[in-house]
Amino acid sequence: MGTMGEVWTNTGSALASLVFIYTIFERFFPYSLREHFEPLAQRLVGLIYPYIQIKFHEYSGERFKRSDVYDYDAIQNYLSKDSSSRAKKLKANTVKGNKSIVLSMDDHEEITDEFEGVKVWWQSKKHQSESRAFSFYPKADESRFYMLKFPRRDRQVITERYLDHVMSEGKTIEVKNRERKLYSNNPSQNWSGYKQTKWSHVTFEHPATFDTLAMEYKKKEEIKNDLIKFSNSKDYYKKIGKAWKRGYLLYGPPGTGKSTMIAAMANFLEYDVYDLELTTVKDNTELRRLLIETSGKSIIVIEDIDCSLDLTGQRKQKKEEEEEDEDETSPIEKQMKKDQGENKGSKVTLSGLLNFIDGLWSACGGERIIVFTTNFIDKLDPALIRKGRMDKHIEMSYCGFEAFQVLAENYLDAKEEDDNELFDEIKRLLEVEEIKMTPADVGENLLKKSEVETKEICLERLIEALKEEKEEAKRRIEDEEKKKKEEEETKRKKREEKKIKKEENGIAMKEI
Ligand SMILES: Nc1ncnc2c1ncn2[C@@H]1O[C@H](COP(=O)(O)OP(=O)(O)OP(=O)(O)O)[C@@H](O)[C@H]1O
Ligand SMILES: [Mg+2]
Repeated sequence: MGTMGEVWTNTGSALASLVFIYTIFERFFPYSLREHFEPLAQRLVGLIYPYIQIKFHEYSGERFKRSDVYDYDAIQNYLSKDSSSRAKKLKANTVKGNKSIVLSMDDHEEITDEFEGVKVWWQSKKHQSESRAFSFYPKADESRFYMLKFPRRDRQVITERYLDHVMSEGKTIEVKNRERKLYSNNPSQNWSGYKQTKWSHVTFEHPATFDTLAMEYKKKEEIKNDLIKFSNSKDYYKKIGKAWKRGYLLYGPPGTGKSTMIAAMANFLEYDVYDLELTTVKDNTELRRLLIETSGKSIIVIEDIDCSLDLTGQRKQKKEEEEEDEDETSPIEKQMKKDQGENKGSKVTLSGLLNFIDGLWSACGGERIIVFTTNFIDKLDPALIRKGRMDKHIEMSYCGFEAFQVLAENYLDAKEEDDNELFDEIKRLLEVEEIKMTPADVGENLLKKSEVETKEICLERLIEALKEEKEEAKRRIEDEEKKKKEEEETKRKKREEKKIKKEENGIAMKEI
């Protein structure tokens, strides 16, 4: 068998002959007879040249608009997968949004691929325009394209399945290579005009992973499995008629790793993160418009959902409290409360938020995860967190011994077998004494403060801090009880005063 170069040359001359024959045919054959001969001619062509060629241009009709029906970049990524081992000449290029350099085959290089037993040939080509006119656009006269050649008899396999396979594989590679982004929503006054964007973004580079996350091993594995199952279940979700979305509610005290967990999830799944600040969203319509602009393979996050909105029925309660102890609040506290109220210009309502989530569940394609975080799960409306909206509730809690072990290994390379006594003491304090310390505080104590600090010093510091925390907790409980008693006492006094006043007023009225 000749080389591929020879095959292309032969193909070229065969094509030239065909064009010649076809021109003669068009000129001299009566029109009425042509339609009878055309199928025959097609078959003849098929016999002489049993291949089909398809071109995939880098740019579609419009100048500098990338072709996106069959995405050139996706083909490039697909072919880069193993072209580096097969093509002789490679070129390095950065594809828009990719974090690493992509090696692809150089111009006029050719590689073969096989799909369902069909062999196909890909060539990277460059078309140079004849025009020598001056152009403002660098290399505007140069257009690149990929040429796919395959046997005519396998047309169906290629057009119906192979091309889809190339696109989806290419896009998967693109997602893996791309730089991930952290989006935050812009206030709506910035939505109009030049450069109108609803979301601004920076590169997402948070280093948290499930390995660095301090949590019980079993719980962590469960979450990881849940995420893996979700991201692989496109067909399953389709089969059961559910949109490919999942909601997580992370709840727990401050500093227990809720935000860190979101970063770990995003890094684990390689998703983008949309951090939605609800207080700057004016109303429900704006909320929906923001949603429409999010892309697939993303995590939409609403942090501190209980503080973002009055979704909790707290307001009424708060007002009552305010009225009761109006005199006791300091001017600063009053001002803070007032400011908070003013900043809460958002008119997003609970039902708006529910629609946002449900709309999200049904309207948009592509996998999405929505995560709410809160410090107070009890304050949230049950409708907001029911299964189906927030499918998985994850409690982020105070540091247990297993979580401590993760931190000790990450921060100090300290393991139980090496530092047995110190670990035992910490275990006793956490499990027997049940001292509550957040992973954030444990981490802070374990952090080496200078080069000379050994891991033993850090572990001992943590033991001291835990003991102090125990004392502190005791004091807090005592103070709280004292405060409670005092409050009850003042309330009782107030009630008595009111009662006396009423009685006095009653007597006065009677006298009148
Ligand atoms: N479970 C954890 N594993 C590892 N690091 C943690 C964990 N929890 C807290 N940290 C550390 O403490 C810091 C604060 O944690 P994070 O911001 O995730 O807490 P949070 O639960 O989101 O708090 P808040 O409710 O105040 O938003 C992080 O920078 C992280 O380094
Ligand atoms: Mg947080």
